[in-house]
Amino acid sequence: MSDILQKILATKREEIAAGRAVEAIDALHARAAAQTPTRDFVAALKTRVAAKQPAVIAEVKKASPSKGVLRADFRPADIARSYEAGGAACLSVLTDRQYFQGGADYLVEARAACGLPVLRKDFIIDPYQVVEARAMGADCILLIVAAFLPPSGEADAAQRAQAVADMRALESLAKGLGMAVLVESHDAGELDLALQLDTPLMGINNRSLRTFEVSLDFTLSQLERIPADRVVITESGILAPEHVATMRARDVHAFLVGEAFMRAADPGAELARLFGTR
Ligand SMILES: O=P(O)(O)OC[C@@H](O)[C@@H](O)c1c[nH]c2ccccc12
Repeated sequence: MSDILQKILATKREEIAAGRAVEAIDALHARAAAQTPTRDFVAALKTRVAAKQPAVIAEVKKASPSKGVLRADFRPADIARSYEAGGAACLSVLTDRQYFQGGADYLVEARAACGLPVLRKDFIIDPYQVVEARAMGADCILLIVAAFLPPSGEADAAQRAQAVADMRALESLAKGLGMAVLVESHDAGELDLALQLDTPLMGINNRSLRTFEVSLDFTLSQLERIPADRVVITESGILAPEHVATMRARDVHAFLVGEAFMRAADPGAELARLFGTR
């Protein structure tokens, strides 16, 4: 089976090199410093989770490698306004072009159209992308643990320590720029590394980035290993009210949802229907 994550990461390395050739990181830093202040992504989730209310990160995603085009009529500003009206806590905007048909301009448009904190959803492996995220206006970045491990996913102690060191460096850069960090794991081995970051935001992806298999059990099986001071965010494959109910019964109140909303005529109305937020 061809590994989509490795293919995407190869593209990212090309994009980073091309980006550096066009704009040096110092210039990017200057643009980041001139941006409007960040919106508090962590607080937006935590206040809802503490009250046991649904904290939904609503995703702005035109297409994906596993599902193809999800939404042909794709207007990020309209979608952002709809999500805010539907009770979303935060937005997630895909900025990857090649595999998700996203873009930086979509993040800019979506954020300008609402008051919600925004996650730059991309495959971040390099400081350049972190600074670039803030220069776009992002309030949070995603770090995918699997992107820092060898392609096989099997890592020895030194490789695991290196992955943590690399993620911590990007985390502290993001924090220095005022951004939050969402760290994504998919299994127990990855979660162990995610827990070595400072961020409270522990995303568990129900979709394997290697096989595309989706199962809510990926989240459920990790819950007892996550300390109470972290916020568990269940990601992917939340499509129906019973999926939401399963999670909430286990005290998981934070969700990252894309497809279910993108396929609906009115994404925010679908959010309110699934989560009872309106
Ligand atoms: O569309 P879904 O199944 O609701 O999933 C949303 C989100 O979890 C998914 O887009 C995602 C989770 N982690 C990622 C990493 C990269 C790209 C995409 C993702």
